[in-house]
Amino acid sequence: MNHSTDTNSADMNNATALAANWYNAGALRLKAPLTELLKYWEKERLITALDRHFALEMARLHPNDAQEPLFMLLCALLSQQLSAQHTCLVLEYIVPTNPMAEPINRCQIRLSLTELIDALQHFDAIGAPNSNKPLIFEDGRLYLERYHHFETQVASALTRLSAAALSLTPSQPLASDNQSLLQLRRQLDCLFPSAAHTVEANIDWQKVATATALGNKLAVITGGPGTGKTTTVTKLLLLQQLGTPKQIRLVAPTGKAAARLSESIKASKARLEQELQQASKENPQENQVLLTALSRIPEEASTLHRLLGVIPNSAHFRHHQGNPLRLDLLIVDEASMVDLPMMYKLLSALPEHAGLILLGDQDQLASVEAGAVLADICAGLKQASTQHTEWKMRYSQAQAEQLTALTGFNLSHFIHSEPKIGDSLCMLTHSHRFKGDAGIGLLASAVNRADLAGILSVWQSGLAELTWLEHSVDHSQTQAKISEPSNNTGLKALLAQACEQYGDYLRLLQPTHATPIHTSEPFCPPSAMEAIAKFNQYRILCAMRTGDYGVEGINLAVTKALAQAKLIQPQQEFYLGRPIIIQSNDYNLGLFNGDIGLILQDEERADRLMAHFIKADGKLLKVLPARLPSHETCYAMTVHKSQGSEFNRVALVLPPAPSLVQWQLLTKELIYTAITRAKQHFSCLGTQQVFERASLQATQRASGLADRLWGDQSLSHTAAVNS
Ligand SMILES: Nc1ncnc2c1ncn2[C@@H]1O[C@H](COP(=O)(O)OP(=O)(O)OP(=O)(O)O)[C@@H](O)[C@H]1O
Repeated sequence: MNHSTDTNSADMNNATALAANWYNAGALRLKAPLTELLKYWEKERLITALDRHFALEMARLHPNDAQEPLFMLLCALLSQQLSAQHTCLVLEYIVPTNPMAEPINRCQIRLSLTELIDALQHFDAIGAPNSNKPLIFEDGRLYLERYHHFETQVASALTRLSAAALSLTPSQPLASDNQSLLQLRRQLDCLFPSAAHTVEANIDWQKVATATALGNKLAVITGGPGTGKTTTVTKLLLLQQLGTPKQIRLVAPTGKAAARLSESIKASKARLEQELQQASKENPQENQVLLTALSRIPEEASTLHRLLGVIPNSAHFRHHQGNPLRLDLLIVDEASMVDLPMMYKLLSALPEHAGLILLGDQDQLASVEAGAVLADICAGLKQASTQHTEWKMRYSQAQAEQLTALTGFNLSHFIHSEPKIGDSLCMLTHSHRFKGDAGIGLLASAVNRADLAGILSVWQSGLAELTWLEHSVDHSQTQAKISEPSNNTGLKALLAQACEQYGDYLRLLQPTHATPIHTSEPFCPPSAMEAIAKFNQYRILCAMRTGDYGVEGINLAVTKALAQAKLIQPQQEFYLGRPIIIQSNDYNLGLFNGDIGLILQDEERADRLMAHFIKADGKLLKVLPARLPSHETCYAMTVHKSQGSEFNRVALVLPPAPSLVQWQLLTKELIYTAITRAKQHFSCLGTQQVFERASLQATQRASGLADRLWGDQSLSHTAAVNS
């Protein structure tokens, strides 16, 4: 932001020289003509070039509207909101605050909200829903027509699915057949013996979630890491596979997440098989039936893109409303990563009779693209009255009764007059992975609750699972400031940790390190699978991309430190052991944005190095380095790119002095997502102030989806961020 300040000031001085006083441009008061201001805002990075060009293009296409600078301002702001992953522009948030959030006010809207809404009616390009106008205004929100269409269609598809019963057999909805209901109750009791440690407040929510998915076409099962989403889904798929086998597909938004889903399902099936075999002695016949159904659960997961059928160089998929998917039940894991346009495409391609189960963690970072679909679906369960975020299920009377009949739990406390989509939701809150007093779980939960005292107390407890690395402060100046990277002892500690952790992986690849000096055994390099598994033990995650403490700076620093420790020889671009992350899609090679690979010796030809990747189906893919699509080194990656992955040890890097723009990225969801990627150890390089402030800043994405799904009950996710 700073590098262009001088030019900007000069430009702005020119602009203000032209108009030292405020312009009165109808609904606006401006310090310079709006076209000048748009250029200035672009240079100041308050809007992008795309935002400015969108405003200019809209003005060109709608010359009548262009007479009023307010129209162009609204277009630029709408485009800015879309670039920031909001699905619309909430007018309430631009009146009367300065919409550009710049330090010095150069543009004022001179209308009240009511007057602004009234002014909108006079623009040719803006219309009501179904008006066939490029911009749609509804309920205080301005949309691009396309996004309004996505949102309304997603809302009506989810509402329709939620209200529909899933037939166990084509002709019999669940509740209509007492005998099948009783049989299901027995089977559920058998799968969920309700040991004391699995239930919260005397309700085993995993069992309730399973019953929900058995009765409804839509089930949304959410919960943090280790709360038993996969365990639950395996049990419910088992029940679905009793009788006539169903066509079940497992998908996730990224290849990495799909591979992990596949692994989790395999592990969960193995655990359940063992449990059922042990229990077989008591009820051999029934358990044999369950074991047979268990074996019919598919293990292979694919990406959403693969499921829908990518058409190279096209935004369209092979499967859509006119050519629906061939399946009976679709399981989508990591649903928080699914953006609004993708959810629209997925729902459009779902066949009429099929069921949909969304799994995910509503507290994680929202999708990289527009919308926060999973958070919007869950929004109505948020309890507004409590200081920290708490959730409470909301069921219709009929749903509560059906779930009680199936599970035996009394759910009357959760009956709500208008639960809408609530009948399809189930939240799992008890983590079986993190012990109650373990550091990672405690820290994740305190951050999630935005509980500052809790966060501080967890860090101060000196728990073995957590390590705090503080950016050091340089006191030699008149004013103390964060040390330069070369003198930052916190950064040095992080680099030492990286050398130790990545050293375990890199030493495996080198004969000098791997083979004891006195042995005559030839060096046998690890298999690519072993090397990848070792590399995946540890990862550095950065909040930012750029700067000394962003992905770029940290990758450079780690590369230098590893070279100094003689663990790598980075003189060549593709050196042995270099980890890379793909930055664009290459459909021919089967490599996609976010795929991570390692440069390793080719097992078939020891004289050459190849990039090795594990694909979603668990198979190895080898690519000649020269053929790789755009990529970068990946000792450090962004928290965003780490979604759907887990590592034994994670180190998070926060910038010591974030700029205004960087603060917008530093949210509670980002910190929570980073912490919950760690299974055994989490460290953080940061300052207490940045960690705490980020933990208090919840992501808010402007969207009308929560309101459409929940009506007036929706209390969140309708706010635009202009902080
Ligand atoms: N009801 C339960 N009682 C005891 N252990 C459980 C229970 N449910 C799950 N677990 C255990 O907790 C661990 C995590 O379960 P699972 O993988 O199903 O969680 P998850 O929510 O899918 O996790 P993630 O989000 O990380 O994929 C597993 O080891 C599983 O055996």
